[in-house]
Amino acid sequence: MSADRRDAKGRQRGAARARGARNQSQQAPGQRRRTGDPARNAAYDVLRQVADSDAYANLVLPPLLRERGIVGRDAAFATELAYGTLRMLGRYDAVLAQCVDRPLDRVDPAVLDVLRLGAHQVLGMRVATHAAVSETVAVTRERVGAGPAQFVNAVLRKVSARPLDQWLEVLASQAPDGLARLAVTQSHPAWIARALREALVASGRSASELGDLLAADNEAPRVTLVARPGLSAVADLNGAEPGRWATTAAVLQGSDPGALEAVRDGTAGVQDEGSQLVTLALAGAVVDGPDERWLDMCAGPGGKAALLGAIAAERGARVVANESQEHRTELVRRSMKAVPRAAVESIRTGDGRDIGTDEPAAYDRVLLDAPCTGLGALRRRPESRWRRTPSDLGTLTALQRELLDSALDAVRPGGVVGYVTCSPHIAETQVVVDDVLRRRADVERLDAAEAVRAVATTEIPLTDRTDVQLWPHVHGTDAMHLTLLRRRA
Ligand SMILES: C[S@@+](CC[C@H](N)C(=O)[O-])C[C@H]1O[C@@H](n2cnc3c(N)ncnc32)[C@H](O)[C@@H]1O
Repeated sequence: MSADRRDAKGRQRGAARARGARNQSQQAPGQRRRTGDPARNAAYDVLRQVADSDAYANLVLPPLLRERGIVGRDAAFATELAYGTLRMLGRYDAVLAQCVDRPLDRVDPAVLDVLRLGAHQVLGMRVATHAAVSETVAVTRERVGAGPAQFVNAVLRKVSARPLDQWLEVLASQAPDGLARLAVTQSHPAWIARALREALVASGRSASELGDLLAADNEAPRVTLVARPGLSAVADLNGAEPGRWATTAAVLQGSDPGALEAVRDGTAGVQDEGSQLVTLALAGAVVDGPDERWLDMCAGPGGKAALLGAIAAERGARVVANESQEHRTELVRRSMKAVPRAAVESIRTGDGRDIGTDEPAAYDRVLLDAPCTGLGALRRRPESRWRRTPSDLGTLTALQRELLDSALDAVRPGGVVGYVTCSPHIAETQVVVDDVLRRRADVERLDAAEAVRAVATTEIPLTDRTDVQLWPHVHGTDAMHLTLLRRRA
């Protein structure tokens, strides 16, 4: 979260003065702008679209900033305001509930969103209180109407009466138990906090790490790049530093990967380092016999398919990239555009569940990066923790089982399947794998931890299990899971 002190327009104070900007908060109230500033209006519009249209903030905000010509520090301010507010919504709602004289579900949703934006400026961004309040009131007037402006002003004054640490003490003192305390103060739904605690323990770690994990989910991740082997090199990615674990990974210092030619031409891409590690580990696992034909069963949008394709090109293998949704197959095509043609057998649309029957024992390596709840990538998708429900698990885990069975049928005896999720929820990881293996005598587990260690550039902390669970608070990656399985020869 930004630690800069910012002025009313969200610019760093010194920088604003240097540009000669007028400080709105120094004007007499009657002269104050009655309209919101562009950055705050943009953040407000994102929150409304997320609430009303089930939009994804990280898909809505960038084009909105472009259309409105919001750039530089104002764009950074709008981004932190929108994403930070969405991530910390649970915490802010708990604070607001103490400051509003009725249940929050009886507050107009548009007004509640402005209050959340105000709370994030005051408690999460260290914007000066008078600026945060008056500018948020201006957004209210412009976007919601003059009526609620006074209400917003009064509530935000109450919010700003205590600093964040005092509010957290209040919230913690009201929580019924330790789990609820961490959930509310670290802004996670209780069911997700519980599932993450269970996953930590099941993966061989301690439940006491939960606070660190939830805090890591609340940090905006830095942009990680992949230098696709044989196509580009980490050293050529100007302005990026080598990653922590994967030979292919680089961490961008700025925030605009599109400024790099290698990213534009597809020889490099944006990809979490955990995604790179599990892909490299699958590519490095030992197969018995030929190693020529690889399948990425659920490839969209194509990050792992492009990495696999680049490795396949170096080894004389070729990849089939399959995806069930046509528009996502198109994303795979774009992502793989720099992969040499000889290494790409096809990029196609189809149901992965059919491949095991339609093409039995046809592949030497299969990546099944299964559709999942994404609970391992909460830091990347600001609103997703509030949108997911436990009922999503039933449908997804049934699909994951069917896809894993199909992947195991599609790989030839002696070949290897990598089962990957960007969720650590054990219902999607260990339980799926255990269930499928219980029914099949033709599959053995490989040591995925060993495979990850073999591709890591430095000693990587993993627990004493054969499957691998990465964690944001330990590895700085998304919470990716990898199980490696071999079809018995
Ligand atoms: C976790 S994402 C894969 C991410 C991808 N491997 C990457 O690195 O860019 C899962 C993908 O599976 C696709 N999918 C869902 N059901 C599928 C099915 N039955 N067959 C094939 N793909 C499916 C989704 O559309 C989604 O694009």
